[in-house]
Amino acid sequence: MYGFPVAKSGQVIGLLGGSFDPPHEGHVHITKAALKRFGLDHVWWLVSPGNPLKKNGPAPLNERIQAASAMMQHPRVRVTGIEAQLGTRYTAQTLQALQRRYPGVRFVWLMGADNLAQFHHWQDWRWIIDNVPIGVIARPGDRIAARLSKAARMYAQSKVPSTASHMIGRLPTPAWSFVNLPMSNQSSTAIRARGEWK
Ligand SMILES: Nc1ncnc2c1ncn2[C@@H]1O[C@H](COP(=O)(O)OP(=O)(O)OP(=O)(O)O)[C@@H](O)[C@H]1O
Ligand SMILES: O=C(O)c1ccc[n+]([C@@H]2O[C@H](COP(=O)([O-])O)[C@@H](O)[C@H]2O)c1
Repeated sequence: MYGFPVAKSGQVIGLLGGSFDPPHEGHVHITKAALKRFGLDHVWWLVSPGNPLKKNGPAPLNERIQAASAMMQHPRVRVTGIEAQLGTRYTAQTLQALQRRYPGVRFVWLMGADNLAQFHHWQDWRWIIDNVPIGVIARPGDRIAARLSKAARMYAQSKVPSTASHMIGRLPTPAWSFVNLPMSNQSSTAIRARGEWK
């Protein structure tokens, strides 16, 4: 349905993985901010076949990709179903596969503060932070939990100040940065609870 995006050696590509069940303006807002604040050439949305930590399955992948493509229209952003194409489910596997497939491309993993708070539960999370720069974006209600999280504490020495966040893709790993933006309180859970999605 969707081919693999093209990327040139030396480019810095941000990856925003998510269920996008449904996609919302918060995703658009953080993507545009990430392009600027993390010095990215492009962002790829990785619409996930299903979050390994969530019990309930999301809406069908093609419906989420369609909704995401309609919502995220920007010349430097691509909506993809790469994880389904690669057959990967865990982020560490996806990143390893992408690094093999795109030698010379620098990937930056993007996530909201809620995911930094949970990050130490992810499969091979230390491999991820040791090998891929991470850009974290503030989210209402999650900034403190993120700052106090196991990953933030263990990797405190590798934190790049937000004034240098635009360099993150070019720094040696481990490197992660937390940026504060005007925050969006949009969430897929709230949209589903209002009955505005499948
Ligand atoms: N309003 C927001 N502010 C900052 N980050 C966000 C926001 N909404 C989503 N994100 C981030 O975008 C990524 C994908 O999010 P996801 O598709 O899970 O949406 P969600 O709104 O968090 O969904 P759910 O409510 O079902 O958990 C995650 O890293 C998440 O932290
Ligand atoms: O790899 C893992 O163990 C892992 C655990 C939880 C979440 N993730 C990824 O984090 C991204 C955000 O997930 P979600 O469900 O909050 O949209 C998405 O790309 C998931 O695949 C990955």
